[in-house]
Amino acid sequence: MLESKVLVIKIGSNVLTQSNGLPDLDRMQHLVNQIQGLISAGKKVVLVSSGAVAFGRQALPLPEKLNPVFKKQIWASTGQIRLINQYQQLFEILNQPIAQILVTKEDFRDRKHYLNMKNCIEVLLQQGILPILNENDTVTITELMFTDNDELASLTAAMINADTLMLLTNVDGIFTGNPAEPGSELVEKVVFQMPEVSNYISATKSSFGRGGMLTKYTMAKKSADLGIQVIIANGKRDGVLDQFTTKTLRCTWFEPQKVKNAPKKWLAHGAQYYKGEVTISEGAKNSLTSAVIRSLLPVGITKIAGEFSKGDILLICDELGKKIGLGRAEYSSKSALERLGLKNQKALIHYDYLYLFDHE
Ligand SMILES: Nc1ncnc2c1ncn2[C@@H]1O[C@H](COP(=O)(O)OP(=O)(O)O)[C@@H](O)[C@H]1O
Ligand SMILES: N[C@@H](CCC(=O)OP(=O)(O)O)C(=O)O
Repeated sequence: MLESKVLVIKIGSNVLTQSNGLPDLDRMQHLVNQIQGLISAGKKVVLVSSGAVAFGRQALPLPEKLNPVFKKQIWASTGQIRLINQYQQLFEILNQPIAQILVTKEDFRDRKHYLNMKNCIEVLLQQGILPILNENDTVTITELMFTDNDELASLTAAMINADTLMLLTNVDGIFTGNPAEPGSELVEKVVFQMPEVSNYISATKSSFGRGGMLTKYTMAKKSADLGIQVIIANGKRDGVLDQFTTKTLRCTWFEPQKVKNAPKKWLAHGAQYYKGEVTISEGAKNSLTSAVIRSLLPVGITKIAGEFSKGDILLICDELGKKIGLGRAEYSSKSALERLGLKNQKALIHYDYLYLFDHE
């Protein structure tokens, strides 16, 4: 494990709930004390906490036959108040101010929202305030949803340039089989190019979780590829964060790769967030993928689809439809269409804002 200065800690619903579904306030207090310990030691911490639906469900029984989407909206909107109030009470005793930030996937797609959110979190951290994030569950239904808060935590870690992402769940990490079965062993370290790990993971989820271990793995892998060390650990374990500090924690650790620059980190997560699609010629493709760093010029673009504005994410494809990478638009789709195929025009995507997928 590496030293950490800026951490995103994600706490799963099941960590904050007992097996009977009631909020586990002792566990919450224990984690709050340890988070405070990290902050006192000079670390910057952003907390991503699930639990709104679990806290709401317990406090407010609803008719069995009520539409599940409505149920989720009611439990999330009522439970979030309970969840954040509980954090407020626990942190207040320690003199630690907190802030609540509720976000949607849309906020990561739109460059302006993204920067507003990033600036807000940074200024909160500068002022010694702990940001507590959760998904704004009342407005995010079906395709607007994050897969789960592991995705939100991973996006947040990339956004704020965190060096560490810690995903706290109800098992010690990724096991070689069902963690409940004897014979399953903990995978202590995941290094680059270790595809077999995903094969161990079954679709089982904890009773109150949403995404399961597979999203945790996918998000952890993505973050590690961006240069962030990732730890999947057991939030139910006493002293979990203290053991992280003393490097004695039993967990799955993802080795970070070489650090990428901030705009590229934003783009690397953009696969689902692009607003337009550009098709490029074979020549442009060879130029972009060569060892020399190049921007994407209109002369190499053969087709533009979708409506986008300056700052939006674009998907780049070759003429066979193969996805090559992502980039940030320097101007709108209207201007881009006017310059399509023309020489001596300003680049549509500057190389600082170009992220190419790894192709074998
Ligand atoms: N190979 C595996 N190793 C560890 N956990 C696994 C594995 N396969 C499935 N799981 C399940 O994933 C669960 C954690 O995911 P999830 O329920 O989404 O947690 P959270 O609510 O913390 O996000 C574990 O409780 C475990 O049952
Ligand atoms: N936003 C939801 C959490 C959804 C979610 O991702 O849960 P989990 O898989 O337990 O991290 C809530 O607060 O209930």
